[in-house]
Amino acid sequence: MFLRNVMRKIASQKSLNGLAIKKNYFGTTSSLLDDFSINANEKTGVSVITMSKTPANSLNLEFIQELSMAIQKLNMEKSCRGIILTSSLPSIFSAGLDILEMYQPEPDRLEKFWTEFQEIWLALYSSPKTVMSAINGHSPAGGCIIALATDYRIMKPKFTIGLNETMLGIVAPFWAEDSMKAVIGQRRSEYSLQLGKLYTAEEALQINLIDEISDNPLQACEDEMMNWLKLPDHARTLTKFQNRGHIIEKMKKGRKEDLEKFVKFIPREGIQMALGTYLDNLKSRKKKQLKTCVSDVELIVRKIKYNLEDYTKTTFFYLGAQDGILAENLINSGCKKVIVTEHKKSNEEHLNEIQNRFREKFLRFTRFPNSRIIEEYKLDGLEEKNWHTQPKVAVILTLLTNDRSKLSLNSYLLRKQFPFNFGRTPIFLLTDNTESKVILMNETNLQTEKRIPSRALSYMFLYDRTLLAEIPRLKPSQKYTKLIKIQPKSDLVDLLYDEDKFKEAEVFLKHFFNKPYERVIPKIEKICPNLGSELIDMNITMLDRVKDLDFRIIGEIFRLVASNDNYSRNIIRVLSSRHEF
Ligand SMILES: CCCCCCCCCCC/C=C/C(=O)SCCNC(=O)CCNC(=O)[C@H](O)C(C)(C)COP(=O)(O)OP(=O)(O)OC[C@H]1O[C@@H](n2cnc3c(N)ncnc32)[C@H](O)[C@@H]1OP(=O)(O)O
Repeated sequence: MFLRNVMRKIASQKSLNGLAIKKNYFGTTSSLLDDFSINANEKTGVSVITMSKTPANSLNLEFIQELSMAIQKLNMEKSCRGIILTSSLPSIFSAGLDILEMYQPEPDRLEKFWTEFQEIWLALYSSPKTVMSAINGHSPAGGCIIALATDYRIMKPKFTIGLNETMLGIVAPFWAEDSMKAVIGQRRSEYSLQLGKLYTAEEALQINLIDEISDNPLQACEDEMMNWLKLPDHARTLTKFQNRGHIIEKMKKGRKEDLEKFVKFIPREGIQMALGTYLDNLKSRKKKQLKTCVSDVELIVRKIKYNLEDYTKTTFFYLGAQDGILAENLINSGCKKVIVTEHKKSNEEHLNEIQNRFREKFLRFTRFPNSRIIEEYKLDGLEEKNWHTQPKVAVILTLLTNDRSKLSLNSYLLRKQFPFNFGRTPIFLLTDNTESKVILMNETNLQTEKRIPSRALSYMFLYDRTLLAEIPRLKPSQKYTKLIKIQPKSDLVDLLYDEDKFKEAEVFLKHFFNKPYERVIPKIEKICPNLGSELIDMNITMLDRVKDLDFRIIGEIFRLVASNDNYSRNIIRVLSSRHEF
């Protein structure tokens, strides 16, 4: 019966084929959120899905939805014979489910979240294609569930994998458990699950949780895939379903009940406490690592003070050569590009040293424009055109103070304080204001709102599409209008101050996405002539005034004007396809 359904499904997929997949299936495509890309090889029929959601490829609702849709499409694509899942992050395949989806959840979203997770698992586990995971980093819990749903697993040495749910006080779903049993056997599975075991790749190989170890799992998967593809697809697929059919059927039957359990179980007080503690531990590990940054940030304050003008004009972080450690920290924290500034020749030696140190990490390494560019580096796996679209670049809040002793950096607390989803984005506070005693976070106590004087000045550089997208969610309140004051810097902000222009823009923006791109550009330029060269420094205090105006649109317009290129066109295409625009 099950096999008959499968055959019927394959047949119907074939007929859907032309509709479901874009004509230009081959080549590289990116997800709407830029959280993963798919590279489809016409010759081999193999599609590589590379997850790139910084900082940890943790699976939140949107990420799962998009990924799931992509997999379902590939499942239906006739010319696709194999799928390889991998990650572009240096040390994480996937950190599993995004814990924040389960911690203090909204009921509706929680339900959707789990439904989508079930869906992606089904899409992978019952995929008619040969599916492999190139596990090039840690792969706990949900990451392991995803890997277990594939047909073959190759992992990089030293990293860890396993179903460690019990460590978080939660329970792996029965279908994940079933897939684990099918791979490593009942006894080993029971033991691993109860103890929430995370195995190193070497240990995982011994218990067959993975199939191979390789320093280059992607290449190894591509090689292994060729062996699998030598066999006729229909025979291999039917054999796969013969093996997995009972698990898939059981999952489908129990799916509703599983969802009901999940939405009841997760909000329980005890579970929430356990998740909260786990999250805190996760974050406090990071807090320790960040400590070195604090002194480094202090180091550059002076420089910034003299260089503020240039500083505000860049979307990237300018450092002196002597700030190599900070640069390193920035990079390690997910900053995608660091421009190293250098004025003194005497530091040449030091600069060379840093350059050597970064040689492996960078392809682009630029000196401040006042000096010559010594060499160009680019971060591994990151193309220049993608820099500004990468979800996590550094966020820099500049609070002016002379009182350096009060300067402190605590990105974790800051993130808690601000309702932005900064993820792993490092946030730097640079102070230069005599009033600053009251301004800055003391690391243990962030009751800052009461103590921050309203005249505290901060520059907030929003050069991150993700952040821009978060702004509408920021509920304007006294709290934030007092906390952040941003000097109007760009024509765009001037525009927001100007009642008439503002109205014009508003009307225009409302119709924006119905108009062809070419007709839109001159119009924007008319409204905001020099927008292209400016940073989008927005005055958050204006939020309540502009509540009807979607800041995402402004952000995207800014980008559009700033870089009149294919990327911008793409943004417009993506935005236009969304209902809210
Ligand atoms: C009858 C009962 C029925 C009940 C039904 C209940 C069913 C529930 C079943 C759920 C099944 C699946 C669950 C999960 O997947 S839960 C998630 C489990 N994941 C983990 O435990 C991994 C946690 N992360 C780590 O251990 C490390 O991050 C990792 C080893 C992966 C990498 O370490 P590294 O040092 O390289 O990176 P950081 O720790 O600094 O992490 C970078 C930032 O990313 C944040 N992070 C990491 N993992 C997650 C995550 N899973 N969710 C959200 N955020 C995550 C981390 O905090 C860092 O953030 P900051 O930079 O802001 O500090």
